[in-house]
Amino acid sequence: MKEIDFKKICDNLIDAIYVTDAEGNTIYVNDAYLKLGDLRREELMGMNVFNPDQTKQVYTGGVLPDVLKSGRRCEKVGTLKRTNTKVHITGIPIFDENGEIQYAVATEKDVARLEELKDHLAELRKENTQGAAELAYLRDRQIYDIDVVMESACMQEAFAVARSVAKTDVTVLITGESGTGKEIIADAIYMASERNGKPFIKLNCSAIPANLLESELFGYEEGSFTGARKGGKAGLFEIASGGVVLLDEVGDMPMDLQVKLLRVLQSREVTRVGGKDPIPLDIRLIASTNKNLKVGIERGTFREDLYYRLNVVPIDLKPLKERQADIEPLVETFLKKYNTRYNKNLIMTRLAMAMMMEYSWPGNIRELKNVIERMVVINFTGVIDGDVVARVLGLPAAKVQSTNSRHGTLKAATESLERQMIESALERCGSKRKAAKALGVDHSTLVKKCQRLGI
Ligand SMILES: Nc1ncnc2c1ncn2[C@@H]1O[C@H](COP(=O)(O)OP(=O)(O)OP(=O)(O)O)[C@@H](O)[C@H]1O
Repeated sequence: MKEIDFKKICDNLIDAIYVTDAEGNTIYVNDAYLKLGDLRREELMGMNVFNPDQTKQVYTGGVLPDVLKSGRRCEKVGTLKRTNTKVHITGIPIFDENGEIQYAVATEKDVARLEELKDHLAELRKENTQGAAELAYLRDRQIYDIDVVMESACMQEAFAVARSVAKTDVTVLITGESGTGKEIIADAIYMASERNGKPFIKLNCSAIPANLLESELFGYEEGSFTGARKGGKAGLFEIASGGVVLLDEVGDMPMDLQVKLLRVLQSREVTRVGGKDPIPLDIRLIASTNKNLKVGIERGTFREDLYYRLNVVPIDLKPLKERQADIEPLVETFLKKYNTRYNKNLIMTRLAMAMMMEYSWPGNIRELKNVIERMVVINFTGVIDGDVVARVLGLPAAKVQSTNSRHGTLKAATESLERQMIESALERCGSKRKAAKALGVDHSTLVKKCQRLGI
């Protein structure tokens, strides 16, 4: 077998190596050591590590005397004098077959390099945290995946428009009642756009006092008003550079600011409050509102010119009551979500689902989501039935009973009610005998009614 050239290997290592014999006489240093300390081999060969007069010119903080004395591994931080290089030193003894120390070996790493590695590690950790945050965000929203329900034709159309404009930079105006999913559409546009990964800043125009909104959006220069921060401050348009800004509740923007926003959109430049130099704007704007902006124009609370600037591609979301096809899948999606979150396994009766379908949902999907969460949290019977729904939705008992029975003949209404109550009791009780008892009828009566109603 070919002999291995260990000296060559050691001379090519990145870490520095320093070897002495049992008496502490230097017998080998590798090239990395010489390079790190700007030394020549001849200077070191034969130097004794116990002799401070010899070593102090070369290094401080050596570990090998301790290794040779104790016969144990030692670690220290020392300095190579000529280059003033801080090194992390690990020294170990190597024993002969009689258990006597034969060599002492020190390996040395440049501390600056270790610091670099530490910084690199910190960077990686930071990236990892950012990645985890992004993942959590994606998991939470699950755009286009399991969580976003779009059964109804109008929601499918809204998402199709969102997808088709995502790759462009055109301004989109999303309208719809509160809780209809405007933000979800804005998210979908951002996610599918080339700007995904760049800043996505959402500003609720109605949540910020009018006098602060301007400096929030456009930023300000130092000394431009009392209380202005030293050095000034970048506005959201600047911060979002390269990314997307969602102006939520744009219908609530004060008129004077609407003029300024219009100017910014026309010139594609923004000037900080109190500043002179315009800053080029590189953002994609999405605006959303639950107000009817046309009515705002008529009333003089919204500028018509700004409306046309924003309304390049309109996406109007219908209220949930007009999207019947979405209700059942939304209920199922949220039920699954909250069953998992609260470690439950609730089911919903058909009567309960029918009541959910008939309810008007003034708070739209947000209300439906909250209602399901509440029902899951407060329910310990394992079943969400009509009673639970009535209680949570605050429906009067009469309303529960009249579900689906406002039109048609009395006979049909009676049958419909009978069916709902029997189905609910069967689901709740698990057997016809128990259901009959719960409904206050004989078992045989219930059996006959089930046959007649085809249950
Ligand atoms: N199609 C959908 N599928 C699943 N969840 C949805 C859907 N649309 C909306 N939601 C959920 O409903 C809630 C309200 O949605 P969102 O915040 O997008 O409404 P919004 O119209 O922006 O409301 P607001 O006008 O009050 O800001 C959110 O929790 C959102 O995740």
